[in-house]
Amino acid sequence: MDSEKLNQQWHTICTQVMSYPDMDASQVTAFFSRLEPQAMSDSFLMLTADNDFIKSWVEQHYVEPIQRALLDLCGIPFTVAIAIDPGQEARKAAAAAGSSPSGAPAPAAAPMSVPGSPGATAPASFPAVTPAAGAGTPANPLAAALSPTNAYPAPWPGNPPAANPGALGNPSSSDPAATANAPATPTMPPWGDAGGGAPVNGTPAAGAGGVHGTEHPAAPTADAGAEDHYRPQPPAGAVGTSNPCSAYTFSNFVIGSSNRLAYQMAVQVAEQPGRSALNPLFIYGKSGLGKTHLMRAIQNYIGETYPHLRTVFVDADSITNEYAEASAAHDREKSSFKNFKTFYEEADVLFIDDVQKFQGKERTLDIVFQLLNTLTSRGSQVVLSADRAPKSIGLDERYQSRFAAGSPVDIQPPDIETKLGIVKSFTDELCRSEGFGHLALSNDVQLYIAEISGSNIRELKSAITKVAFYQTSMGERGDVTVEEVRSLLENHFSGGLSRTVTVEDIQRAVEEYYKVSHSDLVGPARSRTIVHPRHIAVYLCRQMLDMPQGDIGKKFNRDHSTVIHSTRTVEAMLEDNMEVQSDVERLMKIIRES
Ligand SMILES: Nc1ncnc2c1ncn2[C@@H]1O[C@H](COP(=O)(O)OP(=O)(O)OP(=O)(O)O)[C@@H](O)[C@H]1O
Repeated sequence: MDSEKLNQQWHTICTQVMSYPDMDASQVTAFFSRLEPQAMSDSFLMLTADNDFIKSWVEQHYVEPIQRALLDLCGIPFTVAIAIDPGQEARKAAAAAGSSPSGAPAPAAAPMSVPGSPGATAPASFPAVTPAAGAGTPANPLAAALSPTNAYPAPWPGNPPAANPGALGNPSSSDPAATANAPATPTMPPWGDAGGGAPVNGTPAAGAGGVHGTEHPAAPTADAGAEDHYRPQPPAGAVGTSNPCSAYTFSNFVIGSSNRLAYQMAVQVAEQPGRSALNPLFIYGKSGLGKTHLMRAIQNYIGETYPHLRTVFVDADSITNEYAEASAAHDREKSSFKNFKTFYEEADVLFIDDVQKFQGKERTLDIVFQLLNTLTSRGSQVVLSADRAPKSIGLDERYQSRFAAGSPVDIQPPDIETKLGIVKSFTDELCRSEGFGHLALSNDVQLYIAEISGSNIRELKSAITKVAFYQTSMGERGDVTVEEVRSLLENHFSGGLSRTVTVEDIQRAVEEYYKVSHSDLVGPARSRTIVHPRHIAVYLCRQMLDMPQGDIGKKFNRDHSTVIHSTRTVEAMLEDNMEVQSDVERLMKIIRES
């Protein structure tokens, strides 16, 4: 189910829950705004919560009404599972930073639109929960746990808690999960020594010597006297260096051939921020392959190992919005822009996620470009991520070369061993975090989940969660079988179950579609009528299968460079050729349904 449909379904469920007379609409609104739907299928709904407190509260008070709503709406009983998503707060904060007016504390962003209280004529967004009026402290622990200000773990420089009456303190104090998940000093094996697919527990030597950068960075100057000063909001997920906010660490990152180089470079940067040639470190790859995980792992490692260094984590949208706010206020209030610049320039390590979103934003690019120059020339580390290589982002050449200066590294879709490693390690993690005790998924089931999943590890993890909850709900009835997992996950992966598709299936479909013979498709012929279908077939293999490029090449009697060339050729055509777009869509449908 795509996320738009899922959000609509969740919206309907929320409406239904609020329609029950025993429900307090404002309470429901407050708590449900801290949930996000992750997956829904025939009898299963999976949600994630900001933190452990919200999870427990919702489990105790709202799972039953949600189940009642699902029964009323769908006519069948549902299992409702809630997990904790450590990245949720940061994403909400990013959205909040993007929409908050200048100078106002950013409210927690609503993850989706939900109905207002009963009687409201039109659906409203979930209102952010406001702290007790006029109070610097929450009225009760519940308010503290729900407070949107909890999204920001560290005080914003130049905007200390005392100057911010809404601040309710550090979320980690009310978030046992965050504390429990704080990374132990990560460990790693010797270079290249990580077995394919196995979780890694080794330690980078911390003795990196002195690190360039400010030992005790001064807070940027903020003119506390003027009330309408531009006060940039803390960037999404910005953390104080000694206050890691994420459970993403090197030790729970599973290494395989698809991500080993990226992992090794990330460790190198974490060990010696600003001191290696990897500056900026640019990590790219498709969605859900672990880019943010690696960036957060670097940040957490630095927070543990070099607590005097100040790290700043922000995504491209947030910094764009902050810059727009700062520059808009610039004429009126000169300190606005200065505060914005100073905040970033004083970072010892700056992380910018999703830099492809800078495309077309020339003014922001310009300021980011200056910022990168300032930071890297001073010896501060910069880490960037994107969903594609710098040269494919469509940027001016000087930006491209700035981004690519520290040898960009990609993460490829995981192979089967890596996926199996993730199934095993994430099952163990769930046992610990969800208190499942010993959760034994048979080897067949584990392998089956790894085989049918696509390349998106986020989807793989939610599939494991679903199976794990199903197995625990079975109680004495025995272990979940491969057959049960098959029907449980039938509609789970956005690309369908990938096990059924092979290179041969794709070749057959393309041959029939374009009326070319198999010997021509995989043979030496170079006429356009053969080369085009060949490019398309290779492209489809890259899109639909988790196979290394070299292996795909072999199936076409070619090497990996042909695979790269064919993929790029089709990607370029897809940008403006509607006929090719529709051919590719139809072929994917034919192949999936064959
Ligand atoms: N190698 C890995 N080992 C363990 N977990 C992983 C690995 N790669 C990704 N994940 C998990 O998959 C999920 C998605 O990862 P992440 O958010 O880092 O992806 P991303 O590449 O940044 O995606 P996007 O571009 O959509 O933001 C996270 O839960 C992350 O922990």
